[in-house]
Amino acid sequence: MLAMNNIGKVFTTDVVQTHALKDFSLKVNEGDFLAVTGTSGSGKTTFLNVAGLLETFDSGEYTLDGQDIQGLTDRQRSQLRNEKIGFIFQSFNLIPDLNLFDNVDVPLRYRGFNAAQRKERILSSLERVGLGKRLKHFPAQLSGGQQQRVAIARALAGSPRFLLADEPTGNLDTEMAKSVMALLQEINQSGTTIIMVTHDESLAQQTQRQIVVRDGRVCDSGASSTSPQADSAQRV
Ligand SMILES: Nc1ncnc2c1ncn2[C@@H]1O[C@H](COP(=O)(O)OP(=O)(O)OP(=O)(O)O)[C@@H](O)[C@H]1O
Repeated sequence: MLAMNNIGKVFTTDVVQTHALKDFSLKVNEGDFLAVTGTSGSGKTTFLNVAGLLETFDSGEYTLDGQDIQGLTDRQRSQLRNEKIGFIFQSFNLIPDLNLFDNVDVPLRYRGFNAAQRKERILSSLERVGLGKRLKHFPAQLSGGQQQRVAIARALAGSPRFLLADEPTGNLDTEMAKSVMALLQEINQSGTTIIMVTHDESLAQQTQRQIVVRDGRVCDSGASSTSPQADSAQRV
């Protein structure tokens, strides 16, 4: 489970201090599929980066799978991130000079798996996203939707408990977005907790639960209206 209590995050530049998160409180249960919406600049990406241990926070408490995050060293945070969290981004963030096999291998190299274990994980995760026959292809030889599938395979290869997605369909046309969303639903149903930032209200409504962020706070939370699991979703 992920629990944030009154999290504050301030960015300070020469001219201005921005309170990106203010008393941000949220619980995400194991198996949730949570959509995060809100206007531009409301703090969605900052929340995702703090949740994913990419950013530190300035105040409040954050517990991830029972582990208090505040006291951790940078190294411990990185270890926890590598072990528990997978990321996908709007712009896929694949390495253009590496083929699909090697792209998926990148995060596994930080996890201490041996070569045989890595190979097995790479093959099964690319197979899972429907690209098991494209191991030697390079990202530029794939469509946008396929590239996002590779990014999902890369995120899943380390068997993370949490998948954090920042506008995963933002660069995709409607059909590709639908198929990536279907893949995320399937991944969630097989046990991975997903938190997805999106501007797309129709996608947000397909998840189990939706929160709206405004001015660095959760201003609305509850079940997504059209989700099949909506009745059983928990409120914050
Ligand atoms: N590294 C940074 N340095 C300074 N200010 C930042 C930094 N990152 C974010 N901010 C500020 O924090 C606030 C929240 O930004 P954030 O990126 O979390 O918003 P968002 O809801 O994800 O926006 P969008 O939907 O446009 O991506 C904004 O005012 C932004 O300018």
